[in-house]
Amino acid sequence: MISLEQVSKVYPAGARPALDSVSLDIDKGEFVFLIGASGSGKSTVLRLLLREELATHGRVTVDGRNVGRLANRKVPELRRRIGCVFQDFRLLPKKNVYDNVAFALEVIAKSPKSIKRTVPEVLDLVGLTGKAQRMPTELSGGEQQRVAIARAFVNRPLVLLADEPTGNLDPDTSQGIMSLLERINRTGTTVVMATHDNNIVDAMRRRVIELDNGRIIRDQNRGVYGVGR
Ligand SMILES: Nc1ncnc2c1ncn2[C@@H]1O[C@H](COP(=O)(O)OP(=O)(O)OP(=O)(O)O)[C@@H](O)[C@H]1O
Repeated sequence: MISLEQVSKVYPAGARPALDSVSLDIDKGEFVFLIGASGSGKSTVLRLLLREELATHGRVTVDGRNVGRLANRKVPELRRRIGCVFQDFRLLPKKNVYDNVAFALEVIAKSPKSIKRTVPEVLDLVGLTGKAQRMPTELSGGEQQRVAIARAFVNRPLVLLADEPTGNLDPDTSQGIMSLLERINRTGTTVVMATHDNNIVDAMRRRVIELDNGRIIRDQNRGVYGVGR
């Protein structure tokens, strides 16, 4: 589903590589934590998968497509297959919950009929039944993240990338968000989550890929946050 083959990334302003010959394979349906200290390269991996950045060396493949070689006009198609969730939710502040989610379908020209059917279904799935008319400011942080997940998932992406999705949430709320991501993963969606949250990683016991200064120093099934620390 996802593969990086000897991928290096040097940012124009960067002295040392943000990623240094990184190779990894992630199968369809896996749930993977990307961990590592601040600046170790986690977000860079996610940005390469979305083609927000191009690798300096090596090959990045998503769903059989060589992301670096993709024609510009094919990039929206790639991004449609990848849902994204961030620490700061990134909702549209002037749209209500329903419209935030509907917007993701409008931009890919889904019919009004299918939008009307699909949005309530996905709001139910994420536990926001009855909150469709609320504005983002009228929601808790956890609820805002649920909207963001609904928006990322409504188009049934193959992959969900989550960059510190619990970074702004308290432990209980984070737990709820993780249960939701697990549920989405059980539908067959591959989930890749960058995180600093050791409690979550330790509780979930999923695959853990640890980066240090742009290199993979650990890739462990059913891993924990800090082995031997
Ligand atoms: N646009 C950029 N230009 C120059 N250097 C960058 C850029 N983006 C990231 N870097 C550098 O690349 C390295 C990896 O950054 P990256 O954001 O991938 O780390 P991270 O592990 O996601 O960190 P964090 O946990 O703080 O989000 C860091 O040294 C960072 O300073």
